[in-house]
Amino acid sequence: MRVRNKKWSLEYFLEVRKEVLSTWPTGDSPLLDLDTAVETLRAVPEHKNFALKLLKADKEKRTYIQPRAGVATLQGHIELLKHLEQAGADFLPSTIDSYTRHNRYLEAQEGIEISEKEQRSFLNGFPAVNHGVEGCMEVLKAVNVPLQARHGTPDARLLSEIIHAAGWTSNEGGGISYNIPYAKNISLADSIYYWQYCDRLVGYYEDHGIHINREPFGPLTGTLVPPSIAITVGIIESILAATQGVKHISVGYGQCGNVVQDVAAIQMLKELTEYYLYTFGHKNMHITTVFHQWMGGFPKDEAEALGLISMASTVASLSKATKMITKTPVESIGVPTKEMNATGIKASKFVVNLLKDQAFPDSQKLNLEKEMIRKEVTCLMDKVIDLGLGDVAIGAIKAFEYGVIDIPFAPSKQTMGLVLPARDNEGCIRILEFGHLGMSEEVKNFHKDKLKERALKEDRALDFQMTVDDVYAVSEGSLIGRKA
Ligand SMILES: CCC[C@H]1O[C@@H](n2cnc3c(N)ncnc32)[C@H](O)[C@@H]1O
Repeated sequence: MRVRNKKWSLEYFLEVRKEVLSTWPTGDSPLLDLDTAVETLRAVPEHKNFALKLLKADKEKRTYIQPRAGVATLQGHIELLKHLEQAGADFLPSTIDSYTRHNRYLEAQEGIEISEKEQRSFLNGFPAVNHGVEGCMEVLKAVNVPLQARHGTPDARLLSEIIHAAGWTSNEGGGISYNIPYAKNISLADSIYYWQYCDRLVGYYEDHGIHINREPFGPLTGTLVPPSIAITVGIIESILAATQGVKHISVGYGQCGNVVQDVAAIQMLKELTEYYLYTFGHKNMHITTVFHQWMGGFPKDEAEALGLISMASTVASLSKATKMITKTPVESIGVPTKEMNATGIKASKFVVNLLKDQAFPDSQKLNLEKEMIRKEVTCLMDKVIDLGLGDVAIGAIKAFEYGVIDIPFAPSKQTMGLVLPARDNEGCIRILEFGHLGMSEEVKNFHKDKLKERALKEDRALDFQMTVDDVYAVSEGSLIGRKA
């Protein structure tokens, strides 16, 4: 598949759409007629439009709260979301199940049936394609806040059609961020192509005056991902989305743990995304940020997990992230009950409310981390632009092929997996092994020096054991996996 970072013509989009809607019976609904879908979306009240509520949050300089949540049956899912709204969620998800994420709608259907029969969820999320536009409309009608589809779907074309036609005004994902961390061996050319379709659909709605939010999945593998790599992927996906007509983008970031580095990352995420969008000719874009509470291993103990959730809420709020994705006290166990999910929301909201009038102060350390992120992102983006001769779709595909961009701990064969992160003496994520990562010698030396400081202090070798120790550290109650 040859992809380019070029806006799809409406004719081409409508041609492909016929095939997309034919892939499952629920794609045949009259509610998917585009004029009808535009009217459905136009009828969504402002307080239930994701993009507009994010603008409000941005203006108030407050961090709004959103959980993850999804179960198999329509009634169960509605009951769940109403409970979480009651608990204080400012935005609601529907976390989509794994079968749907891999377009295995037959198994999803079986999952719904057994869940109905046994009265408990046999799926790890909400199978929106099987429930169809009508079912997704019922979910939106049952709640009073905006709804977003959260998933991990390389080919989300039919899923995106159905949730938007139902009035859901946000969709998470992207051609890189919903491929590399989620699939074994799907080509980036394919997944970028699929997500160009999803973004072109949003572009169609924007052309008809409907504002829809798109959110690249910031955390990626959620395991010690160096901030500059995560930010670069978010920028690439934002450019690809904007080319297709997307105007409202929330770029995401997974908490790494050192407070200064995390605040620096959130601030640079917005600044650099806006900068690169502007240089690629996309003016009047609405860019907001999303802070994901710790995405790595969680402590088993519920009180300790709540401590981690509260610490993450502190950092998110002080960083002035527009939105924060919450975790629950049973993160280490699995899909939470509605009660446990509500606990995570309440603890998070309580902290954010206490801190809403404060911001993290400027400092030399903060500025150093911001400048390092700027330098690193500039290195990577320069390589992507060069490799693609200005086309970031082509450039991204080549960058991954050559390992110039590389995401640690990914299941996908489409990334080299040579990059190894480890924490420095203050817990900042640094790069131990660069592989073919497109960084300058200056950047490489900075990371090496920082890691040497820690190795010296712990009298240990600069090796893979550092990485392993850091992967487990947080779940065992410390940020840095210090040598015993
Ligand atoms: C980014 C995906 C990983 C995170 O997504 C949570 N997650 C997955 N599926 C559900 C679900 N059905 N309900 C509530 N949370 C869910 C996991 O716990 C983890 O934190």
